[in-house]
Amino acid sequence: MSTAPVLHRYRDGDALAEALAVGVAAVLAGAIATRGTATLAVSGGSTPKRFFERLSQAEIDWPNVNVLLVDERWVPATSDRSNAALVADRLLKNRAAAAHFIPFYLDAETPEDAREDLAERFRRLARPLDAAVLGMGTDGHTASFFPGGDNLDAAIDPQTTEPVVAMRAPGAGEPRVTLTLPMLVEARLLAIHIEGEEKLAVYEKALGGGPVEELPIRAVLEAPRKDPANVFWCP
Ligand SMILES: O=C(O)[C@H](O)[C@@H](O)[C@H](O)[C@H](O)COP(=O)(O)O
Repeated sequence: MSTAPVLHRYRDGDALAEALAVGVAAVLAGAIATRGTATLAVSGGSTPKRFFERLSQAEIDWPNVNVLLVDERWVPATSDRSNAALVADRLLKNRAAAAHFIPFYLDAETPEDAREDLAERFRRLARPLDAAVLGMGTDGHTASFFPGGDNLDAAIDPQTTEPVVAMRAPGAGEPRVTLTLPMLVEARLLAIHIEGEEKLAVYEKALGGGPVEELPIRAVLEAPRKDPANVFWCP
């Protein structure tokens, strides 16, 4: 099993977005050609906007693509903190408007109130995901695997059969829900999209080893995989 991630460096955000979108689109097209459908999990936050814009124009069979988030803040889609709103605005347009989006947020006070419904919704997904694109915070979180997260152990348990867990953490803002580690690291294409020198330094520190609780992205970087994860970086 090859596990060390491969780092791809790009001159700027546009070049990175182009390369990542071309790579993801090829994987989705391949999945549709061989299995009839494709499933893509993407991250929220500020980094993926250019990638989303570029991917939305890809000439693939979008009606056969399922799109979901790797994590969500527990806010309705009307909130400007909603990752679903970001995806609707930046990705599910142009050709990608025809994709099928599977949201996390349900009209419930807390993610715990929605636990059964969420588990059912995400258990129905075909596994493994065809592509998962992760981001990373400068605190070393990815998806909602936050340092100090109240459910971090459950979320990064390599043996968990739960597809989704709730998460609260000091650096997370509102409560969140996240796909669990196995869902992410078993993806056929696993990409990590980071921009800027500060995130590169955090990534390199994470790669150097140490407690997963300190930099939870280590759980992803250290997970055994047949094909290595791909890190897409630009200054
Ligand atoms: O909901 C979210 O915020 C994310 O999915 C999260 O895990 C994100 O990928 C990182 O926080 C990086 O965020 P930035 O791109 O904003 O730095």
